[in-house]
Amino acid sequence: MMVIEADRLTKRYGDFEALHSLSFKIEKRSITAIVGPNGAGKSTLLKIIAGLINRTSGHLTVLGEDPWKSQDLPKELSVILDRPYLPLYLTVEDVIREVISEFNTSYSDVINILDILNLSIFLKNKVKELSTGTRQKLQIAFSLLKNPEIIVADEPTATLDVASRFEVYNTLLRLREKQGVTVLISSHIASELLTISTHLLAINNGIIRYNNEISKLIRKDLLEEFYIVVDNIGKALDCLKSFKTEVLGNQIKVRGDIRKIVSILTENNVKIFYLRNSILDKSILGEIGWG
Ligand SMILES: Nc1ncnc2c1ncn2[C@@H]1O[C@H](COP(=O)(O)OP(=O)(O)OP(=O)(O)O)[C@@H](O)[C@H]1O
Repeated sequence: MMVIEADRLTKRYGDFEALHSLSFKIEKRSITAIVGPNGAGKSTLLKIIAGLINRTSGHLTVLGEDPWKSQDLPKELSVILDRPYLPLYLTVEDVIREVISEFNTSYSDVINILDILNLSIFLKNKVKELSTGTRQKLQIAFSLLKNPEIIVADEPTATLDVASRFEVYNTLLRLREKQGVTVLISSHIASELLTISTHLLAINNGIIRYNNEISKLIRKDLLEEFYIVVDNIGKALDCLKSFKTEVLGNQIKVRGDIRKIVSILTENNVKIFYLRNSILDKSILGEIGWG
């Protein structure tokens, strides 16, 4: 079943055409990575899907409705933007009280989601005392409370460290598995996003360069080879004994399920400064005309 259908979707800002006649479909329960360099049109596309701005021409339906005109769609769709918008001088607990009345949810539901994202420890803190990453996770937690059918996330992990980024990815995966949520998530870093995505929609200069299942584009073994930089190489190698590892300068090359690898290192208090699969980024993005 398709939840989003776009046909010759075009967006112009004045004389500048940011999206050129895009046609695509998004399947229910898919996680679509929307990747492309800065200025490719990712935010424009996601804002149109979320009903925040209107298209110039073409057709678009989201859950069968026109997102620009629909009154009901905002209930089914959660939007996560790259920067959190939260009241700075309230405590997290106060924000939760507001959220409960807004979303008609219960305190325990909120706490459940905060627990998943390791946010419960901040209940008594004012928002202004939290790091940007923590604020962003809080915004994500709140946006999940209305049990959305679709999550539209525009670079939601841009301000987060590696461990927090993976907490967000794992939460999105869980929501998809348990509640059948459909996710569209953009990033200009492709490799880690591809490890949780079912589909890739790559755009450059407002044109779709690739739109298909990840499995049709990338060999599975390529998704299992990552380079990481950590604060303590010895401890990291110790924790990752059951994985194939190789030390290359200040990087560790590791093979395996990257989500497991990140969670083992995080549990053992190894800080990950950098994580990338540059081969994947280069070869895939080269193929789609970027990089
Ligand atoms: N409100 C606007 N008015 C005029 N031009 C705009 C506006 N918003 C975006 N653009 C232009 O449209 C193009 C696509 O921008 P968009 O923000 O959608 O790209 P993006 O892929 O999300 O990039 P980034 O990763 O930098 O956010 C860019 O050339 C941008 O300058």
